[in-house]
Amino acid sequence: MHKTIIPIIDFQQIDNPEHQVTIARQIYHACTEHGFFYVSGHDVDDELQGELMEKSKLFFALVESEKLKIAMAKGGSAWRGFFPVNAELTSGKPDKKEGLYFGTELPDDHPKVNAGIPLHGRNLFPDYPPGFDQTVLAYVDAVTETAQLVMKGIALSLGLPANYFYSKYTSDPLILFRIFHYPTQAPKPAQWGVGEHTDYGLLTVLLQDSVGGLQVKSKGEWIDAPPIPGTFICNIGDMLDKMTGGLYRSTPHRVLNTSGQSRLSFPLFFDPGFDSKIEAITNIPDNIREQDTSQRWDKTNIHAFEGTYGEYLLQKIGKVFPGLRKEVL
Ligand SMILES: O=C(O)CCC(=O)C(=O)O
Ligand SMILES: [Fe+2]
Repeated sequence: MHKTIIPIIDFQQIDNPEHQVTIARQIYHACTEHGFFYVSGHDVDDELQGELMEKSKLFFALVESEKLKIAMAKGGSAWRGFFPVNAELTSGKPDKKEGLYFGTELPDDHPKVNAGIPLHGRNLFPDYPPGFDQTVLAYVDAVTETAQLVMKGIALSLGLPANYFYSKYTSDPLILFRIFHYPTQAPKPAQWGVGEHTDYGLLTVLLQDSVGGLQVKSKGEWIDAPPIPGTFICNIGDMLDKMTGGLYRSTPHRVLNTSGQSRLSFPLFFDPGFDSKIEAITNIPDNIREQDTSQRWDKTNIHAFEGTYGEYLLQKIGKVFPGLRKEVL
């Protein structure tokens, strides 16, 4: 097993009052120190994870023209489908990765789809490999449950009622699920798989294969966040940073794959509902930490932002896919 200073937190007993205080303390420590932690003791089936990895491998091994049959431009404002290597500019420069964008599956006659709300709609699933759609949807459901559980722990860690986030933001969460394939590359000159960034929402739950390459900027130092079998990596996003006045910082991270192998990763973004207005948590003193605008990768002040999560997200993703934004948003 790889060594890392990012803590592993066992969530098995999160609903057991005898263990809640200890787990909540571990979460508080991890979120104030690193903004990242590993989650063990979750209920997501190993076999389902294995199936997801196998099917993803088969999809990315297709020739590009096959993959482009479900190009993101065809997903319209639902923002779903395949994007090729160099198409996404996370930190202003093209990323050395290709990927698939999925989300909550909503039929065309769903009120939010009818109303034309961006990021809501049907998924674009490939024909090959068969059954990829069922696997993705089952995985999204299972990890969404895990994310609800982790958010419960985060609420307790802040001295809030367990259902705080659920009742205010996540009874109908915005779920974006992505599958990334980082191709092999020569070690020099290496290109970032994903440039430095923070995640936009509440909580990211990441599954990665055994290759590694994720790096996290903890207290100014870049450290590795290697895969640990049986766990997910969780990190907090900009909205939780904003709600907590910077007590729980959304931590910069990036990916460099110089392993000589190709890498797969599976981030699920568990975010407030699109129309949620993000409010400060009242039991946390204001300005608990200094503002970090000048040090932030995007030079923005998330604490000054006012509006809904949807508004925040749209301006962010518009920047990372500039061409597509003009075409479909
Ligand atoms: O691929 C990874 O390990 C991380 C991806 C990531 O940071 C993101 O999609 O926000
Ligand atoms: Fe990220």
